[in-house]
Amino acid sequence: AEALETDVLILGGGMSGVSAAHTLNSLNVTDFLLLEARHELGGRVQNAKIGDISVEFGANWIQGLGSNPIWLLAEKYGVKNRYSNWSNIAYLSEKNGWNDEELEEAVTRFEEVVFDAASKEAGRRKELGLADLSMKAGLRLVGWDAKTPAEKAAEYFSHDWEMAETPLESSFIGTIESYNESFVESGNGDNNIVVDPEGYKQVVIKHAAEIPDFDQKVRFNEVVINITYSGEDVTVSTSSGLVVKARRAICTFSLGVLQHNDVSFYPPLPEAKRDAIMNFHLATYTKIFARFPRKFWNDTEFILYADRDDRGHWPIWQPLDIPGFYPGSGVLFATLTGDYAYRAEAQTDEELQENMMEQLRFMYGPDIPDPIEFKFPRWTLDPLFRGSFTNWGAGVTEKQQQALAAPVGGDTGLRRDDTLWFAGEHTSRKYFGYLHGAYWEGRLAAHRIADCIRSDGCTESFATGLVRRQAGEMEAPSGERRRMRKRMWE
Ligand SMILES: Cc1cc2nc3c(=O)[nH]c(=O)nc-3n(C[C@H](O)[C@H](O)[C@H](O)COP(=O)(O)OP(=O)(O)OC[C@H]3O[C@@H](n4cnc5c(N)ncnc54)[C@H](O)[C@@H]3O)c2cc1C
Repeated sequence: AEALETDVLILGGGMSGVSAAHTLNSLNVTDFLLLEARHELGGRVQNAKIGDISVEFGANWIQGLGSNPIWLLAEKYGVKNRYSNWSNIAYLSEKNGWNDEELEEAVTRFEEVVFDAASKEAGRRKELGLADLSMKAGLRLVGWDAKTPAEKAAEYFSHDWEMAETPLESSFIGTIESYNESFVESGNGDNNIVVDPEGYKQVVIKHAAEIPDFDQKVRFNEVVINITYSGEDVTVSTSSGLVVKARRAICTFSLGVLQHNDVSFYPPLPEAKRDAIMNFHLATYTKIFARFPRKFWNDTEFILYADRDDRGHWPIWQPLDIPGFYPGSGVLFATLTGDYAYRAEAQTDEELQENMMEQLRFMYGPDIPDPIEFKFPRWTLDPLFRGSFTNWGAGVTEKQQQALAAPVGGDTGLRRDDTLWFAGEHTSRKYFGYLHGAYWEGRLAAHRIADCIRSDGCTESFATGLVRRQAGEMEAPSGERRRMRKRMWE
């Protein structure tokens, strides 16, 4: 078996691992190694070919623009993206000749009235230290209790389609905060969607390429199976027999990987950390792509469908064969979440295609053609991910969030002797679920480790404090907080 030694071992080559590597290098910590199970970088940023266009199986949008670091990286590396118009929607249901004005009205009401009222209520509860609730309860408190098919579809579009779980499963404060922080605070509330032939993953790959000699600092196709840690060091072994010993390690594996015990930890992780891992939710958001010989759909960026009695049944479609995207491609995709996504993943491609065609023929008539190509990722069944992204579940506490992100190894309760660190979208206080969350968490862990390398007591440097604020780990200073509260909650 091959044995290696390094100062800092980075586990996982997604956005978080690469951002940690890039940051270590910029802080002159150059003795590091990154292990990745796949043959390339990117993690949950993955694309595939359908016909001759590239589609994104995982992350697709850049949220909020403005100060979102992913937006800055995409611009820097020339990763092609364009404005995504979330109000360019066709509203479909059986009612009214497939043009449901009631659905449009419900979407507008939810976005313009209900969400604002919910934001204020969540903010008030947070300020007063009142208990968190489920999003469902929070919505009820402000007078929204989805009853009609239109209201259910509107609620799905604004909530489930973003968090990948139902309002009943989601935290009230967590949802509102994540939305406001990710979309509003970092920019203007808009999103861009990546339409690059080389894929969104180029943001990660090109970021890594800026690190000198990176190809000598990465090992692909290495599946980590065990992580043994102490107050002195961390030893990691992989399924190929590789053993790496490091003074410190950063584990960026997804929450799902941690929940499924795909990697064994020795000693077992502390109880508070295990509780937190199990209590957070790894949601599933499944995109299903089909290429048709001709297009038969609406010329809008989104098609929202309100089913008569089944909330979540093929609710959202995105045509790519529209002007400004990929005209002539014949590509359309649907998104399913939660139980609908789990069911889809459990079906064969043929079964799911049949279900999809049944729905499309219901909406567009019996004469539409079958697809020439049909593809979708099974995120939950993939042992390297076990789902798509983290959702702050109802009943998850702030303390658990801290435990999820905390390093382990030491026995003094100070950072000084901790050896095993955690980063990834799931450890982000406010940007969980997003690429910018993964990015900031990687940077933050790298900064903290550099502080420990530099000073015996891991004294926090000015730069680390700054990253901590950018990463949303701590509240902004009170003046700024007041201004933010005014915008978001008052
Ligand atoms: C369907 C979908 C849609 C999304 N949409 C958006 C979006 O529009 N905008 C947005 O900002 N975010 C979106 N996200 C979330 C975003 O993709 C993630 O937040 C981000 O990519 C997570 O990065 P990470 O580094 O934390 O984790 P990962 O990308 O999961 O990186 C962890 C790495 O560890 C590797 N690994 C796992 N287990 C092992 C092992 N045992 N041994 C070795 N290596 C291992 C994995 O292969 C992976 O490369 C979406 C995600 C999905 C799945």
